[in-house]
Amino acid sequence: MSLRASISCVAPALRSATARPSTRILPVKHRLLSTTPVRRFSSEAPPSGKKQSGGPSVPALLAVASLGFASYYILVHTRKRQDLVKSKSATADKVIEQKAAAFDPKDVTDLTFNSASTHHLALTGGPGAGKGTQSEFLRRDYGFVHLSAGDLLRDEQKRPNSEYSEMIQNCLKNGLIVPHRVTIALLENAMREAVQAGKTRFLIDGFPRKIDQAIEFESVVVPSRFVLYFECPEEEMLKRLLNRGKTSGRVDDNLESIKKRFQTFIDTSYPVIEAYEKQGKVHSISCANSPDVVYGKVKKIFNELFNENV
Ligand SMILES: Nc1ncnc2c1ncn2[C@@H]1O[C@H](COP(=O)(O)OP(=O)(O)OP(=O)(O)O)[C@@H](O)[C@H]1O
Ligand SMILES: O=c1ccn([C@@H]2O[C@H](COP(=O)(O)O)[C@@H](O)[C@H]2O)c(=O)[nH]1
Repeated sequence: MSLRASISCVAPALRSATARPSTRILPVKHRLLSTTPVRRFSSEAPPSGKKQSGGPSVPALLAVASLGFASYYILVHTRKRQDLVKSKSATADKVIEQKAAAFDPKDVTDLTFNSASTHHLALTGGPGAGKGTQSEFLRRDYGFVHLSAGDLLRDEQKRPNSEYSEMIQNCLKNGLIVPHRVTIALLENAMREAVQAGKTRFLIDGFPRKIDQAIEFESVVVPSRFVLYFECPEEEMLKRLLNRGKTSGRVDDNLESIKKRFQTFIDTSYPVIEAYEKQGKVHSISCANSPDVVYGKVKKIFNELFNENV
C-alpha cells in the first residue's frame, strides 16, 4: 500500500479526533431569534371598550414560550453532550491505562510482519541523547535498517500536498507527539519496503514515545525484541541540541522547543520505558561520554544479543 493509501486509512479517525466541537446549534438559535417578529408589550391595562390591540397575542405568547423551551433544551442538551464527551475520553484514558498495565502482547496473532523473522529493536532516550548517532554506527556494522520516527515525520511534513503537514509541523515545534496512527503508518510503509527488499533487522529510533503507540505497534505491526535506553543528563542534552541547532535547520532545535520536548519526554515517553522495563526488555546505557565510548558499550550488548563479534 502506498503512503497515501495507508495514511488515508487512518484519516477518518484523525479527522474526527481533530474536528472542532459542533456549533450547529448556534445558527439555528440565531435564526429563531431573528425571524421572530418584533413586538412591544405594555404593562398598562388596555383602554376599556376598545378592541385589545397592544397586548400579547396568543401566537406571541406561544413564540416566547417556545423560545424559552428551545433555549432550555439547547442548554440541557449541550451540557449532556459535554458530559458525554468528558466521560468518553475518561473511559478511553482508563482503557489505555488498563492496557498499559497488562502490556504484554504474547497472544497477538495478526501481525503485519512475522515476529519470528523480523527483529525490531527500539532505541529510546531523551532528545539529543545520541540515538541517531548510535543508530548510524549500528546500521553500518550490523546491517540494521535504521528508521527514525522523527525523520519520517519530517519527510511527511515536507511532502507536497500532505494533509498532515501543518499538524506535524505544529507537533514538532511544540514537542508534542503526533497521533500514533500517522507515525505507525509511516513506519509500517518504510518497513514493508525494506522487507520486500529482503531486510529483516530493524532499528527504530525515537519510537515508541507514547503508550498508545507502543500498544498499537506491538499488537498490529511487530513486537519489539528489546529496548535500548540512552540515559543522558538534561544539561548535556541541552548543550548538544543547541549546538546541533546551529546547523540542523530543525524547527525544534531552539531553547523554547527543547524545553517542551524535555517535558514531553518526562511526562509521556518515560512511562513507556518503565512499561518495557517491567517486561525485562530494557538495556540502559549512559551516554555522557564521547560517541565512540558510548558505542563501545552498545556493541557489547549487540554482540551478545546477536552472537556476533563486531
Ligand atoms: N556521545 C556524544 N557526545 C557528544 N555529542 C554527541 C554525542 N552523541 C551525539 N552527539 C551530538 O549531539 C547531537 C544530538 O545527537 P543525535 O542527533 O544523535 O541525538 P538524538 O537522540 O537522535 O536526538 P533527537 O531525539 O533530537 O533526534 C548531534 O549534534 C550529535 O553530533
Ligand atoms: O514517535 C514519534 C517520534 C517523534 N515525534 C515528533 O518528532 C519530534 C522529533 O523527533 P526526534 O526523534 O527527536 O527526531 C518529536 O519531538 C515529536 O514532536 C512524534 O510525534 N512521534
